[in-house]
Amino acid sequence: MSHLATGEPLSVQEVTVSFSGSAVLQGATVLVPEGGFTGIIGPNGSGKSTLLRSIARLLAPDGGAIVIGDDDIARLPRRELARRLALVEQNVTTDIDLTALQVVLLGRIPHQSAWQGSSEVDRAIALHHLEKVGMADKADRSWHRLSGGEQQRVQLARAFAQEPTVLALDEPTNHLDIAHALQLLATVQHIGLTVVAALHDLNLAAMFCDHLMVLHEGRVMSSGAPEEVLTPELLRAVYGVEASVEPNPITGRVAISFYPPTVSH
Ligand SMILES: Nc1ncnc2c1ncn2[C@@H]1O[C@H](COP(=O)(O)OP(=O)(O)OP(=O)(O)O)[C@@H](O)[C@H]1O
Repeated sequence: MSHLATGEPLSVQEVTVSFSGSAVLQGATVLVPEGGFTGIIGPNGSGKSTLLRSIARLLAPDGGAIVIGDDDIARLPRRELARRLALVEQNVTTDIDLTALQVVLLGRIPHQSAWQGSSEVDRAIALHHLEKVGMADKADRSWHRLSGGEQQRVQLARAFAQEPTVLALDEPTNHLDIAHALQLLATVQHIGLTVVAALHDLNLAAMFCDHLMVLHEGRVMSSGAPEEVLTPELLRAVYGVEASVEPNPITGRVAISFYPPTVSH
């Protein structure tokens, strides 16, 4: 059976991205150490998906560099990049009618030669990862007939099957119930890969990430350990919300309680 590869450090250096002349990311810098789990947080439209898409080279930044290990990804052959980095995007759609297992097998393509197709080993690896996300019993179910949360878990299995060193996840828990969300984040926390994930749930980010990066209007507002970053002042400045932040006595991680906004009638 396959082993997941170990992580490689990921370095995002002064990355700038513009669309139609307006800057969406301005000099974003972050270092995710080998095996680290960094959460990217920030309001809607702050640039989280743009950063992840740049890391996966789906977008070419106007400036800056993204380095995996010692290699600038701009210079890596696409196939090699796909063996080192897997991205799980939000709301993946496909027109082709594939089963859950066939979707996971897509993750094996960077490891296959053009004429080879999927081998028995690829199938075993794909089934192993479907099992890991609790979806083995739906291996033969059509992708289109899976629920949003089931599709999200199959996409994660596809990314695991790719056996990357860096895993980039865009809102990996947005369709998941709380049990599956906790399970997914605990799995990626302990997997040994370098993980960078955009997360909206700040309490989940605080519980699982060892490092957070806060984006606000395309700039990095703050970065560091969750207890350094998630202060009432930052939450007010970035999200415009009132909250108190206390360490949870059981997890030792910071936990945020939000207060309802004042609504004028
Ligand atoms: N292809 C594009 N063309 C033009 N503008 C874009 C494009 N992609 C993103 N944007 C804009 O860039 C900004 C950042 O978008 P991005 O999707 O990175 O934000 P986000 O932080 O992931 O948001 P959300 O939390 O809502 O998912 C937004 O204002 C968005 O409208």
